[in-house]
Amino acid sequence: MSDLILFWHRRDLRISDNTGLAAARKQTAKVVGVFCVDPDILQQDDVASARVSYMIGCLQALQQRYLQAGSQLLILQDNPVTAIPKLAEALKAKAVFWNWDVEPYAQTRDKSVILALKEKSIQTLEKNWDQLLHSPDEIFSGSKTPYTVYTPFWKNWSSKPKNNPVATLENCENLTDAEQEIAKKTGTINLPSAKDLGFIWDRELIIAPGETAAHKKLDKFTKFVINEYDEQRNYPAIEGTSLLSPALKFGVIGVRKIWHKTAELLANSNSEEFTNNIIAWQKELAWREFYQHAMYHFPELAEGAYREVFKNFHWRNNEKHFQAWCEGKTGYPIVDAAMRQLNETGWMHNRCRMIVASFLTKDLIINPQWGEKYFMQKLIDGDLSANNGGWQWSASSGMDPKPLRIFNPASQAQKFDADGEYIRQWVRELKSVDTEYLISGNITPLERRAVGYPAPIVDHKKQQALFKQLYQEQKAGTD
Ligand SMILES: Cc1cc2nc3c(=O)[nH]c(=O)nc-3n(C[C@H](O)[C@H](O)[C@H](O)COP(=O)(O)OP(=O)(O)OC[C@H]3O[C@@H](n4cnc5c(N)ncnc54)[C@H](O)[C@@H]3O)c2cc1C
Repeated sequence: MSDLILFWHRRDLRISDNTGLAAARKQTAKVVGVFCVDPDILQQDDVASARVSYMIGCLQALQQRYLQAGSQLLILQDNPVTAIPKLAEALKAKAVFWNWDVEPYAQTRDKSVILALKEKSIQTLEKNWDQLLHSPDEIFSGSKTPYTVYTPFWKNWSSKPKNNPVATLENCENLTDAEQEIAKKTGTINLPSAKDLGFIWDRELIIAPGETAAHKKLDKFTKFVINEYDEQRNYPAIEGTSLLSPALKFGVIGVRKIWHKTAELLANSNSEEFTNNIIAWQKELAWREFYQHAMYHFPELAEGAYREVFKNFHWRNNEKHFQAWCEGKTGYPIVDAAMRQLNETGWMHNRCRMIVASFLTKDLIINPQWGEKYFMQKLIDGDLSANNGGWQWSASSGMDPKPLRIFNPASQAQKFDADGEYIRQWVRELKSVDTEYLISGNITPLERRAVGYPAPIVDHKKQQALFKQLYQEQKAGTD
């Protein structure tokens, strides 16, 4: 055995504030990173080109960070269950460390990797949580069960002391030349491009890849945008949110670092309004953790509805309607603007995610799993727990005490895009339509034809009534 510890990166593509990596560095200077491009994940039919492109950019940046720290990031492209133990054994590593993940696929995979490493007498760092401020084994209700409702979760979670950021990796010792040769023979490769992996994204990403860019975004957000966060976060035409979701998804920035920043701002706040803005943002970070805890304790969420009434719901599942929704051609301007933003940029504003998800499930009466998958196929920040949580919330099928929540697209647009700026940005053919008609969706057939914009594919009022009727029938059958 050598003194080497391999650190396996997965959704923690950074060397600062990385708890597992810092734990490895405490034990030895010889810490070398490894990332395994997993064909089983990339061959799924829910992988977004924007997400792969962002991830590869983050890996490039991570390679640079390792070089600065005196070490390197190795790349494998294989099944990690066999490839990671094989590499560790060939390099005579004393341990492989990594940070734990809540997703069912990751949990199963990691258990197999632990077994394989144990057989080779290579140590691991079990259950080290890095992407969460509190582990799912730490936050329980008074009855010692996992929370299924957000508000009491928030009260408990926010009252607990949070850890500080941990030290950045530095002053490492790299592999020897002989070890480099062994690594190559054991399957390490140059980092492939997104294109090499079959994913093409040639547009600008909403956030540049890498740790430095993520820290810049955090700085910009906490210096300027947070001042009006609670008010502005609902308006899709404004950059009123942090845009940090891709960085949080891939762990390009540490959550402790982010929390620490908000705590610092709170401590220095001298207005109630500013304090409220910071707390409003902290509450969003808590939603992220709530959904991850939920996925960990109730992995069946990934398979479908949580509430009984939605388990065998009579979804209409009209394929043509689904296609129109995907393409942003439903005839409802705010829905279409949002879907086109998603298709063009790989990102969609949170308010619009709620509007289009409500529209798909309550107006088109289509199974939320269809929408959930489409989001994963497009989103740069696509994340199983947050996406599933958002869809179950919007479909009313998840852990939510509110029985039904139906958004009216017109009133949503009137409230959150009152001057039609967001709609005009994405539904370009409607550019010169009068604002009142644009946001209410009451565009005359003549005008629609003139600009080539479709008539509404369903009637909101009728569909709302139909959905409620289906829900009542289903509820009577399950009560
Ligand atoms: C149907 C639907 C699907 C969604 N899918 C995803 C997804 O795949 N990945 C994803 O990261 N978020 C998802 N969200 C949550 C939310 O829309 C995004 O996190 C948010 O828009 C990201 O923008 P931001 O970073 O500027 O957020 P900010 O407002 O700046 O919030 C800060 C961070 O908090 C977290 N966060 C905020 N809101 C939520 C939320 N409702 N649930 C969970 N975490 C939240 C994110 O990590 C975000 O970066 C979804 C929401 C809905 C309604």
